[in-house]
Amino acid sequence: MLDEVVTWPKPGLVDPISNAGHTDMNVYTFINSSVTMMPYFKACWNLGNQFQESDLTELFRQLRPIGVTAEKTMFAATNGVNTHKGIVFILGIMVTALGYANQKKLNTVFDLINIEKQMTTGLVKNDLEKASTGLLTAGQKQFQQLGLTGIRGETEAGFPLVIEYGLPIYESAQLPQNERNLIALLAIIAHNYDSNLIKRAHNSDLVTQVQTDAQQIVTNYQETGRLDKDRLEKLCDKCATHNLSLGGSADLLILTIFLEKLIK
Ligand SMILES: CC(C)(COP(=O)(O)OP(=O)(O)OC[C@H]1O[C@@H](n2cnc3c(N)ncnc32)[C@H](O[C@H]2O[C@H](COP(=O)(O)OP(=O)(O)OP(=O)(O)O)[C@@H](O)[C@H]2O)[C@@H]1O)[C@@H](O)C(=O)NCCC(=O)NCCS
Ligand SMILES: Nc1ncnc2[nH]cnc12
Repeated sequence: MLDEVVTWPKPGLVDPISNAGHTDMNVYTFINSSVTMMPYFKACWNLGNQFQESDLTELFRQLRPIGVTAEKTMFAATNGVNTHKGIVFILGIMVTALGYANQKKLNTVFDLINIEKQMTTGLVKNDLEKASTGLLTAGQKQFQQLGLTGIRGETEAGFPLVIEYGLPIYESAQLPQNERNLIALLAIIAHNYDSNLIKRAHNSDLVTQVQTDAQQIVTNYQETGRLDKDRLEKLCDKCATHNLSLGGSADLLILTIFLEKLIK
């Protein structure tokens, strides 16, 4: 989480130099939020490591109240600002899966994703199809209006954006660490229907533009081995001009970094 927030310059995301149009958070908000999470991750790992039943959806059911408490702790650390709601969810699941994998002596990314998929089977159906009216979140509204499944769909499908785009380019990139993080982030942005982006863009043209701009930088990197900083600055400017946020993609970069640290 700290690796992600210090990466610079990120489009639509807080870094140490710029708040990228976010008026309620800066790099310190993210540091405060990140450092509250260790007890939560320990609890997740213990839950997975001690779980004895065979139905892994039950493991996810037991995790959820622990995640709700961690979300409250995050909001208390940031004076009510949403820094890491997505990653509390994603890493909570993955660290629980890691505890379970440890117990079963399983140790590949494939195993971990397999466990995580079993834990979250039915998530879209249970969480999104059942959400009715009333006060809906951005993810719930986008499911009802556009059929997008957001963070829940990505999780239930085994994080294809990370496995197919983020992690391969991150693992192979021969770049300094900061640029390596950036190229993985851009590879994710190029394909992600990030509910934060969609919420703030208000029109699908802008969403497509951001994805296309990110893909052009990735393609250029694949052809030249270099990260085109001018194009990246232009994408950062575009996101700032339109007040766009790419919080979901940031979370998937965090998962990419997490998985790579496990492989190493
Ligand atoms: C399943 C939950 C995550 C709840 O989801 P919910 O329905 O409450 O919210 P969503 O709108 O669906 O989005 C949740 C966050 O997920 C991240 N995200 C979005 N799209 C994707 C995607 N395609 N892939 C992966 N991740 C995605 C994103 O989180 C990040 O962005 C946040 C910062 O964004 P920002 O724009 O600055 O701030 P906002 O708060 O949106 O406000 P404005 O400034 O625009 O006004 C930050 O959180 C990042 O982490 C989405 O925000 C889960 O929370 C849940 O199930 N909750 C219930 C309780 C529970 O069970 N908890 C945990 C159990 S382990
Ligand atoms: N650096 C960042 N800026 C804004 N939202 C985020 N969510 C996760 N990381 C973020």
